[in-house]
Amino acid sequence: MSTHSETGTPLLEVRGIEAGYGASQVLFGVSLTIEPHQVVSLMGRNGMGKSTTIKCITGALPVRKGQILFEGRDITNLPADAIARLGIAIVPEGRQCFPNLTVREHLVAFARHPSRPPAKSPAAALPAQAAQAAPWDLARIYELFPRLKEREHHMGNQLSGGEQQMLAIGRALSTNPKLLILDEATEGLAPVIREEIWKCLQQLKAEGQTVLVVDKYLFQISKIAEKHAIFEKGKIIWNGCSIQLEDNLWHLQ
Ligand SMILES: Nc1ncnc2c1ncn2[C@@H]1O[C@H](COP(=O)(O)OP(=O)(O)OP(=O)(O)O)[C@@H](O)[C@H]1O
Repeated sequence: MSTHSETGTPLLEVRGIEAGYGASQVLFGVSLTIEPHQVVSLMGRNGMGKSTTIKCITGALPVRKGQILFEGRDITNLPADAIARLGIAIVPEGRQCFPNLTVREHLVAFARHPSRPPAKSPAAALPAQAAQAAPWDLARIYELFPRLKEREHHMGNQLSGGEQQMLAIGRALSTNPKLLILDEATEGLAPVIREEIWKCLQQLKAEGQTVLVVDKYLFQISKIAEKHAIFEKGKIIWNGCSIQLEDNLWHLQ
């Protein structure tokens, strides 16, 4: 059977979406394409529409106009649980770990086997490691974040902010998503923990995981993501690759 990377279908296509809250319109025709195995970042100041776009993709907020396709299939306004089952997992802003579940319970309660083996792309398109990436099970998640193994029996509310973020990422990975979305990946974390999260993103990228990430640290994220979209007032005003972004960073500070 051919995979999407072989057929050239983008993993995610957001086509001119509009959305808002009550009477206030927030998105004004946002379009975005993510190819399989790409790491893409959304950038822009607070309140510009990044989280709102993510909410539309994950089914948490209705799309008023436009379309969202996942693996070529129209998922616009499907219920959030149906979208999650198709293979989109989110690490939400604020982590949202459950105070009364242990670390281990978080990582097994939502676990799902991959719906099909990891996509095999032409060798040149992927790092060598990626083709053999094993499914995310408890052992692999503990290998990625040894600290979660140490805290295995701690409750969600006994964890530091950094541990909660690791847990939120681990929980999302336990569903073996085709697309992993991180909203505010390193917000409010200590510098050493931020580094750990970026290292984790590098590893996921090396394994061929497709990622959409929001992070304020432009310089670091330009080293991880290969494609970037900058939001302003509910629109994408610029998009390009990391080299183009670095050339333009002084505009964005
Ligand atoms: N639940 C809500 N109800 C009403 N307005 C909202 C809601 N959530 C966000 N907004 C408004 O929508 C606009 C876009 O917010 P959004 O959260 O998408 O921005 P953002 O680019 O992700 O920035 P941030 O880093 O602040 O989350 C802002 O004006 C915000 O105040």
